[in-house]
Order: sequence, then structure tokens, then C-alpha cells
Amino acid sequence: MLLVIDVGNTQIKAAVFEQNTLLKKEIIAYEDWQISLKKVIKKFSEISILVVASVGKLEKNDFLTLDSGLNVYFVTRESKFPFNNLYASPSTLGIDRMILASGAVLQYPNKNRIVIDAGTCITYDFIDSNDNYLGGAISPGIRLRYESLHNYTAKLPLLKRESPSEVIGNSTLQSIHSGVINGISFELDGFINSVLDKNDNFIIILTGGDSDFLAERLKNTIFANPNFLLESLNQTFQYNNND
Ligand SMILES: Nc1ncnc2c1ncn2[C@@H]1O[C@H](COP(=O)(O)OP(=O)(O)O)[C@@H](O)[C@H]1O
Ligand SMILES: CC(C)(COP(=O)(O)O)[C@@H](O)C(=O)NCCC(=O)O
Ligand SMILES: [K+]
Repeated sequence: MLLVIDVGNTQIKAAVFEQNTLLKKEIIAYEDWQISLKKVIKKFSEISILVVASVGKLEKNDFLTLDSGLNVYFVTRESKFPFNNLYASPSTLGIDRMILASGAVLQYPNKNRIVIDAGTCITYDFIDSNDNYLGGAISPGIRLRYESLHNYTAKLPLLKRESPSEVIGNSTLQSIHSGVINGISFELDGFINSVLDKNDNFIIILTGGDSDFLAERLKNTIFANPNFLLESLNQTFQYNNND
């Protein structure tokens, strides 16, 4: 049994896996990450290893000093990945994006894949049917957009994500919701369509903290799976250790 941990820029996601079955998922705030993880470890006494990937504020050492008595497998760029990395700056590619690409290749063989992770940032990753990782795009996520509008203006309030009633917002609040949410929906459809125009045999996977919220708003057919990064982390670990 594994405890798989994804350290993002907003929050930490953890899942207990028995082989490929996800038994329990927790979304954990940075403030109480140690207490929360220790609780999960205590509850699932068969956990034998922590599998961790981080683009956020925690490093391998933080998990070694967690004092859980468990081994820590920290996924890095030196781990083995099932794709050819054609990114021009591979040493700066986010480990979360590499793990998503890995999961897409292992779960969906012989397809062109787009993985979209709507978290703090929205990342787009493209892996072709020959398993070449080509790159993609990075843009601000939902919360980041609401916060930037508030933080960099004098008059705009900080709002929580909400579906806009119309494209044409008839008030300040509706204009902000339309700008953020319709803006992201158009961006997603635009990005997907521009790649679909040039390739066929496609799978599109949408994940991240905002994936369920966004999935209903898209015109394209996609697989929304909020657990895709955790599942991919589990698979990347198996891929590195099963032969
Ligand atoms: N309780 C919450 N706290 C913070 N963000 C949340 C919460 N619930 C949903 N979200 C949304 O999830 C996004 C963060 O998603 P997540 O995939 O966890 O990010 P990251 O992996 O970058 O930490 C935010 O943009 C926000 O809109
Ligand atoms: C783009 C990211 C900040 C996304 O982080 P997240 O939204 O998942 O917290 C992360 O993948 C990262 O730090 N990437 C490095 C730059 C790159 O991938 O090219
Ligand atoms: K992301």
C-alpha cells in the first residue's frame, strides 16, 4: 500500500493506493500538512512507502523529517519517464507536468494526448502518439485570476468562483465572473480546437482542483478526472520500480 502525495502551489493532495485502486483521497492545507498526513498514515497501517512529487513549498527533506518511519520515494527529473522529452528547457519543466505526461502515455497508449491541469496555474501538455512530449502552455488558474483582478486594482472586489449567467456581464460582479470563467472556457476550447485541427486520434484529459467546475462548461468532449495526477504519480512509481 502506497501513500501518494502531490504538493501543488495552492495545496497538497494525498491518496492511499492499493495497486491501482485509490482507497482514500485527502486535500490538505499547507498549515497542517504534517498532522493531516500523520493521521492518514496512522489510519492505514499497511502503507509501506510515501511517493512524493512537489512543485510547491515542500522538499524531500520535509518528508524525511515527518518522522513517519516510512521510506520516501521523491519523484525527480532523474526518475524514469515513458516519453521522449522534446521540451527545449527540460531542466525547468515542472515535475507535475512530467508526471501528467507519464500518466497519459501509460493510460492511453498510441494516442495523441492533451492533458490540462486546472490548478493554481492552468497547464496544457501535449504528448503525441509516438510518445514525444512536445510542451504546451501555462496560464493563470481561476483563483489566481480573481485574486489578480482584486490585488492589482483599487475598486475590484475579491470574488469566489461562480458560473456567470451571461457572456455579457450586466454588473461589476457579473463582468468579473464572465471575464474569469468565460475567459478560461474560451481559452480551453480555443487551445483544444487549435491542436485538434492539426491532429486526429486524440484524448483530452482535464484534471486539477477546478476540473469538475470547468468540465461542464466546455464544448469539446473531455475526460474530467480530478485524481489524474495522483493516479499518474502512482503509475510513475510503479513504472520506476516494477522491473
Ligand atoms: N478549498 C479550496 N482552496 C483553494 N482552492 C480551491 C479550493 N477548492 C477548489 N479550489 C480551486 O482549486 C484550484 C487549485 O487547484 P489544485 O489543483 O489543488 O492546485 P495546485 O495543485 O496548484 O495546488 C484553485 O484555483 C481554486 O479555484
Ligand atoms: C506551471 C507550474 C507552476 C504549475 O503548478 P501548479 O499549478 O500545478 O501548482 C509548475 O508546473 C511549474 O513550476 N513549472 C515550471 C515551468 C515549466 O513547466 O516549464
Ligand atoms: K496546474
